[in-house]
Amino acid sequence: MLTVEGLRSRYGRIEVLHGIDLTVDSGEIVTVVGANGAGKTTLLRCLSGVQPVSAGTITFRGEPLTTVPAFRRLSRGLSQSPEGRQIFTNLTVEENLRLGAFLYSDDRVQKDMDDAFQMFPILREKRNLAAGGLSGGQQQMLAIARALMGRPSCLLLDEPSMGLAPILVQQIFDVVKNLKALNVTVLLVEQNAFGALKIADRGYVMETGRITMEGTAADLIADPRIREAYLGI
Ligand SMILES: Nc1ncnc2c1ncn2[C@@H]1O[C@H](COP(=O)(O)OP(=O)(O)OP(=O)(O)O)[C@@H](O)[C@H]1O
Repeated sequence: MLTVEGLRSRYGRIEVLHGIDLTVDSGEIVTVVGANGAGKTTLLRCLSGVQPVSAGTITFRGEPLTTVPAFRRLSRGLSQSPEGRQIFTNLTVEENLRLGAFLYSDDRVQKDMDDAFQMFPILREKRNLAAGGLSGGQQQMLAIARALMGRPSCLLLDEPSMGLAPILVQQIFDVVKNLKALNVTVLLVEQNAFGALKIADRGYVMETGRITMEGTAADLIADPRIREAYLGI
């Protein structure tokens, strides 16, 4: 579904992605794990089109995506839930969800919003409240629900567990795992390697702008190098 080949990206003169190769097949949950500053967010920003690519190609559902402008990528089926959630705190929960569905007609939005509320009942309860009043975990649910309102075939998730209490982290990972049932393919970027690998089918390890390991999630969890460097075991 998504193929990245030789992807390079830079901030000014400093290159931070040095030739990334990865694939995500339809229906998979694939995770990219790595330490703070490895380049995970930059990779997702290249995929959603808000960060320039200096070399390499991105192919999505068999078509070239590398030069497609960001605003057209959602209609191609690619949606991102950004790092730090980036919800609109002064708008209500419902208004935030509507913004995620700006491509679609009212009837469809209503149905998708009902689906979102079924998935996250707490958002229904708080639908008319300002999103800034939600807890961190609820804001993360809203960010994911908003991204789903665009009906993506592939969802890019940037560190959904960041800053959440451990019990909420597990809840969010469960939500991501359940996206499989909705036929949404997921590329999940995480510093929480163990949590991410536990729900993923496959994983990549990123270090200073390069993929240094890849494999099934089960193999990566079992690998002594990963256990020592990322799982603290
Ligand atoms: N706007 C920017 N301008 C210059 N350098 C940047 C910018 N954003 C990120 N970088 C640098 O690019 C490198 C990769 O950063 P990136 O945010 O992609 O890493 P990350 O793995 O997502 O880390 P984090 O977990 O903190 O989000 C880092 O060295 C970072 O300092």
